[in-house]
Amino acid sequence: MWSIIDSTLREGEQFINANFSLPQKKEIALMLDNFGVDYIELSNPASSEQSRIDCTAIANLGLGCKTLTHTRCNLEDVRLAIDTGVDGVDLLFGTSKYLRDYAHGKSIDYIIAKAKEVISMAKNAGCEVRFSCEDSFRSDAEDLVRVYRAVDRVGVDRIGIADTVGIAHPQQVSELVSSLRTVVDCDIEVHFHNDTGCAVANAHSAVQAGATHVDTCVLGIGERNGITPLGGFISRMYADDPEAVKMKYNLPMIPHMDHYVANAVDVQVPFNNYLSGYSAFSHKAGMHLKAMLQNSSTYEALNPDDFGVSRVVNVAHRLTGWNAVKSRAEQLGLSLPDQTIREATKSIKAAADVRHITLDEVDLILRDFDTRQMNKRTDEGRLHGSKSDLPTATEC
Ligand SMILES: CC(=O)SCCNC(=O)CCNC(=O)[C@H](O)C(C)(C)COP(=O)(O)OP(=O)(O)OC[C@H]1O[C@@H](n2cnc3c(N)ncnc32)[C@H](O)[C@@H]1OP(=O)(O)O
Ligand SMILES: O=C(O)CCC(=O)C(=O)O
Ligand SMILES: [Zn+2]
Repeated sequence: MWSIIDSTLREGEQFINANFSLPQKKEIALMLDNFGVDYIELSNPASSEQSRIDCTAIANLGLGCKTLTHTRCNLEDVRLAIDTGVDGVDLLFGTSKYLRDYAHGKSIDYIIAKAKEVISMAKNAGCEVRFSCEDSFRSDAEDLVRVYRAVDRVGVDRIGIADTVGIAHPQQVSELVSSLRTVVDCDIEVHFHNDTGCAVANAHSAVQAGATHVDTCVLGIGERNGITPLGGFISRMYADDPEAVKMKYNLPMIPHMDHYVANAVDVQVPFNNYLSGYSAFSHKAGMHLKAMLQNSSTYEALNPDDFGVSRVVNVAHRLTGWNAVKSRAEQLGLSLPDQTIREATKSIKAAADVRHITLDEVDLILRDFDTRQMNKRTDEGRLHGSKSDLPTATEC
């Protein structure tokens, strides 16, 4: 099964609002560990003194998962990384023309030679090592093969394929991952930015094509509009195989982490967020509600119970239907004939056509119909000479 490398404490720290304190980093690391991620990636300790202190503290927390730090491909960064006590280093070098021209000015030959030197040093120090070609999807395919083949031969544990600017689509991902699968023997990690909305689909496509490790962030935070969100990726993989995903991961942690991180970086959880958004498990249309009442899977690919969240059913609007209204009446303990429920539904729709109505108003309409129903029965009883034992509206 694929593994998750959560990068909330590295890529996520590159999100515009992120400025995690050490206690927040520890809390996030503990939550991710409790959820069951395989790896946590931490910011480069070369970034600042506090980054080094934080990296050391998280690496020594005694987590069940492995810790990694993300460094440039040079000996100085890697030495500093090793000293923090992390389990591994994630090295990268930009291979696209943009990055070769504007980020570091190095040739592919230089990149290969440097990568071999740095990987050998880190492996000799007992580190797990990954090497990525940054901006893979704008890099020359032949260059990618040359670099990845060279690092695989020198004993890297994983290669990384990075869609740094979020330009790739699932078919390109599938083609690149499958072709690199035939080039290297080591594991393949993937990293997708979400600029064009493909980050979850690309991660899924990569796994189907043979990728073994997927980078995620809680809520998808990261540079610009971020990367593959942990909740979105898990939802996608759960839809394929719920039992396997439930077995490996503590799913109710996801909404919990989404809210914690949203608060830490001072944003709202988006209304349509996977699993934890305000409307993620809400149901409204009458046709949906009728079917949902019999089997919730009719309109739900994901079972909210598995993620520790509640389904919300809304009957107070003009798109409601008599089956949903009947269900609400039953919740209120009212036993109304179907014809009466249909009439009440019309009243609800008429009211909703002129203003926003609440569930309390739906309940009032239903109780009113119920009262009228009782009065009608009482009147019929009187007409036939036997008094109903039900109270009339005026007696109440
Ligand atoms: C796509 C991504 O998200 S990549 C990861 C991005 N992460 C970060 O940048 C971590 C935070 N960064 C930092 O704190 C700083 O940029 C540091 C500490 C890494 C470097 O800071 P500085 O030494 O001041 O350099 P600066 O950031 O201006 O420029 C980057 C330097 O790294 C070099 N560089 C860029 N990519 C690489 C690489 N993959 N491997 C080795 N060196 C690289 C550049 O050539 C440049 O070197 P220069 O000093 O000769 O100009
Ligand atoms: O190291 C990697 O694989 C990814 C680096 C990164 O954040 C990116 O390229 O967007
Ligand atoms: Zn990134």
